[in-house]
Amino acid sequence: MSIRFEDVHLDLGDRTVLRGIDADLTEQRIGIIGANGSGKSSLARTINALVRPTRGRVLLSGTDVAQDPKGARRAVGFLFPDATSQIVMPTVREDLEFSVRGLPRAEREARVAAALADSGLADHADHPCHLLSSGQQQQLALAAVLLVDPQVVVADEPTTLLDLRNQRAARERFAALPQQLVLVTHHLELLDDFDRVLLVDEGRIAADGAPAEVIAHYERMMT
Ligand SMILES: Nc1ncnc2c1ncn2[C@@H]1O[C@H](COP(=O)(O)OP(=O)(O)OP(=O)(O)O)[C@@H](O)[C@H]1O
Repeated sequence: MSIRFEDVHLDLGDRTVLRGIDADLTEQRIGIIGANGSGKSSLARTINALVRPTRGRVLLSGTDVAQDPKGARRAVGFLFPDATSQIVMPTVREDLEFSVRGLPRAEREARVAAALADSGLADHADHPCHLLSSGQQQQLALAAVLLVDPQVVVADEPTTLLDLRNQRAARERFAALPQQLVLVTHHLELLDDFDRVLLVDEGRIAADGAPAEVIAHYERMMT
């Protein structure tokens, strides 16, 4: 799908966070990088109307997310840096069931069973979510997001809390996603084989292109 930013500005309180973002993202694998506080998360959050631009528009395949925020939330699965912030039910199974609560029982159960198997959490189905490791919690959050069949997954620093082994596992899971993926990250090695990387600096796009070239620009900027 096309994720199009048209002159997106964002003021939060007395801070100007985004200062005129223009981009049309159609690639399958898109990275967003930049310094702390540069506006990456805020930009990512405009994609599913979690944050509304003060000026400008965000269009998903031509539809303004402000006109159809519910549609945007269906189309865009969002992963937060801390998976616990999006786990809402006491056990793994219940949390997955919550994602598909509107569906008929048989379909709900079939989907949850498939999600448990795909995410490797079948052995933990009836365990309390808070006892899962950070890596497992992240798997659960991703599984819950995927249960609603989003067209795009936007992941905001999903590997920040993970150890090296879980970072690698997460990288493989993200690589295997059939969905379009927008990944905000400080783990630049995750972006090696991405199609496109945006560098955000003080609310503007400072570089936009192939990973190697944009990462080199970022490294020069940070020295
Ligand atoms: N609700 C808010 N009210 C006021 N300012 C905010 C709010 N949310 C974010 N900000 C500010 O907006 C700026 C951009 O924040 P954002 O989280 O988008 O940056 P980021 O590039 O994702 O940073 P990081 O790499 O540290 O996660 C920061 O200066 C932050 O303090």
